[in-house]
Amino acid sequence: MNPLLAALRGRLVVSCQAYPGEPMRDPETMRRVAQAVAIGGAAGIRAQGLEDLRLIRAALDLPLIGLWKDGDGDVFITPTLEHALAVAGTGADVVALDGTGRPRPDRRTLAETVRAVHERTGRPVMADVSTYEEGVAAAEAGADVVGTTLAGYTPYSRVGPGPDLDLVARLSADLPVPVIAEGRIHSPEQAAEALRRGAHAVVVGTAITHPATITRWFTEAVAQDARSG
Ligand SMILES: CC(=O)N[C@H](C=O)[C@@H](O)[C@H](O)[C@H](O)COP(=O)(O)O
Repeated sequence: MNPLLAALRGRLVVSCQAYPGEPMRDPETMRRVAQAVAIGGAAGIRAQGLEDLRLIRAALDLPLIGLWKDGDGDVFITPTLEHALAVAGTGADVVALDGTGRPRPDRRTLAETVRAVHERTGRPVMADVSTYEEGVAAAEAGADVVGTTLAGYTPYSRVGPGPDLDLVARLSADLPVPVIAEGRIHSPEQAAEALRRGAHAVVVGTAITHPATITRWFTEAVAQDARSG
């Protein structure tokens, strides 16, 4: 296994992302968020966007999983080889990309994309998938690590309120590559459970780095309580 991926075994990676139009959608702000989660003990950072990645790379030595969300199609996480090469160019250690079987905007297959990233950058590839079958196919396509990132985010994958830990367990048991649990992990207990279910590492984003959503959890609970009281 790639030594950098090996170093993440049993550890927490924190995803530091803000969304278009939000007040925190600012590379300098995300750099500071990444520095803050490093103080809390994050073993790695996952981040989005070329400038965010450059600033975080310059500020922190932690393993950095990079992606570039772009376009308005179904495939939006590092959708093309050009996006993947640009992510690698920021100094990110791992290139995360859409690992589903859906057509990519540049018409390359996942296997072609992974091979080109390996040949041209030497960086490992994290394939973000939504189903068991996609995880198996992504490992066969050469992905170095598979993430459950897109479970519940494709029209054909399971949608539940919480993380798909059954998917994490099945992929972790069957794949020859490490599996990262990612997506809707909202509590320390769920993060620990994902590791117990076999995940190599766990990525948490929203519950740590997205104050608008965290605040909404609280405001809704308070409103609910006020209604029932
Ligand atoms: C589906 C999609 O676009 N996921 C993105 C992938 O990078 C991010 O928006 C998520 O925040 C990240 O996966 C972490 O997940 P959560 O925020 O649920 O802990």
